[in-house]
Amino acid sequence: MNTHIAIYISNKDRKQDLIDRIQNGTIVSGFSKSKSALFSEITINKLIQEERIHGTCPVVTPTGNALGNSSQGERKRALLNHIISQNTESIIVDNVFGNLDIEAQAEIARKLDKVSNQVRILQITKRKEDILPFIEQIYHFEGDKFVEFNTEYKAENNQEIFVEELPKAYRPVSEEINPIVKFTKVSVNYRARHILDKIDWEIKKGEFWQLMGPNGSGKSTILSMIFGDNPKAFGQDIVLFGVKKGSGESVWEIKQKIGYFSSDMLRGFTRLDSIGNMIVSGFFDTIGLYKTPTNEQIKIAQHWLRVLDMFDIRKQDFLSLSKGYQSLVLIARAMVKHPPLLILDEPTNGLDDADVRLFTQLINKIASETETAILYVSHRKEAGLTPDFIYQLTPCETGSTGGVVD
Ligand SMILES: Nc1ncnc2c1ncn2[C@@H]1O[C@H](COP(=O)(O)OP(=O)(O)OP(=O)(O)O)[C@@H](O)[C@H]1O
Repeated sequence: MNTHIAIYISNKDRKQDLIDRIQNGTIVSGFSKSKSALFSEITINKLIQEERIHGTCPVVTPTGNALGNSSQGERKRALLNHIISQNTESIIVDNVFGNLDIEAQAEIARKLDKVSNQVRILQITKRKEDILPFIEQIYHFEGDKFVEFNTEYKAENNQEIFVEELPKAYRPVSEEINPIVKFTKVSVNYRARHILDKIDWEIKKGEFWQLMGPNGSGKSTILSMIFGDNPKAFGQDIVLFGVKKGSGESVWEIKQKIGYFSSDMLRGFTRLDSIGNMIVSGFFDTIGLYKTPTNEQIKIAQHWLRVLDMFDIRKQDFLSLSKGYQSLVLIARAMVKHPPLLILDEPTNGLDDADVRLFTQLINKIASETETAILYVSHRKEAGLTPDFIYQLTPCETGSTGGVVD
């Protein structure tokens, strides 16, 4: 059988083009659309769209939930099981561990290892640490050239990148806003399934928290009770920004106090806008600039542009940036109004190694130089990221319990 290979790419390489070229056979042979399956978030998103239109989906999740109502991990597990049951000749595996907890990573790696005896695997990855152990050859692009890659090749670069101090608070975060988030004995069920069991958790002004927990443990459910309008929050003892949830504040008023970034947002921006406008639009919570910003708002946005070293390219099209730089701009956009809370939902999913280093440095800097509390949700413990506390969800029959870990 032909060898299993990995292609190590950066955010500058266009992944969809690469997949098309692989399936056309112009880079390697044996992975045409008819012979291979694509294990990727791209496939999952297409299936969810079809499920919404037709009401059915060939991929069955372990809980029996629709794919669209399943957690990220449940979706990936279900897709891999489906692909394996189809007996294809080869599998293209893209961003294999994105959104997966350690247990699910090990399970997926084990399954791929097993099928690699019969099926040829081509892995596409932006993270060196994700390269599957059975991969025999690794390639990458040097310009247009497709060449073998030496994993020892690049020295890690840990130098300080963002040297300019962050702008001072646009509006200082008042003391009355404490606690930023407080859950007291919050429990959630979906029909007969217990998801969260008596969660007690408090986030205070300026604290930097990472929320961790295995796939399906309820992380997104917690976020949706803070940031979204999950009806499960109704009647629960939840305090947001010093005010009991449900006592008059609208979802819109709550969202005003939150800066939000998720790697999923990178797919949502399609309209052309400049980098500068993208940042300043954060004052108005709009995509695109419809209001005239004040001089103070322009100055703050310009300060952020200098922090990111993008002042000279501020008129350039936002979509022309790599995903990693787009993420940095969207963090600045979320931060211009200096919100009391910044939520980062699986923020590094899909970023390459170099961009993750940039990203973690910026988040650490925000944590140390501002009064904004940070809630960082991720399975990964990113090297170099320095949260003050980790809140861990642990699944049980009666729903996930939570606690602070050392
Ligand atoms: N609207 C819904 N209806 C039924 N079940 C749901 C719904 N939303 C979430 N669930 C279930 O609740 C559980 C927790 O889901 P949630 O998305 O909060 O987990 P998570 O920790 O964020 O997982 P992941 O890391 O995989 O994204 C999952 O088993 C999911 O299938």
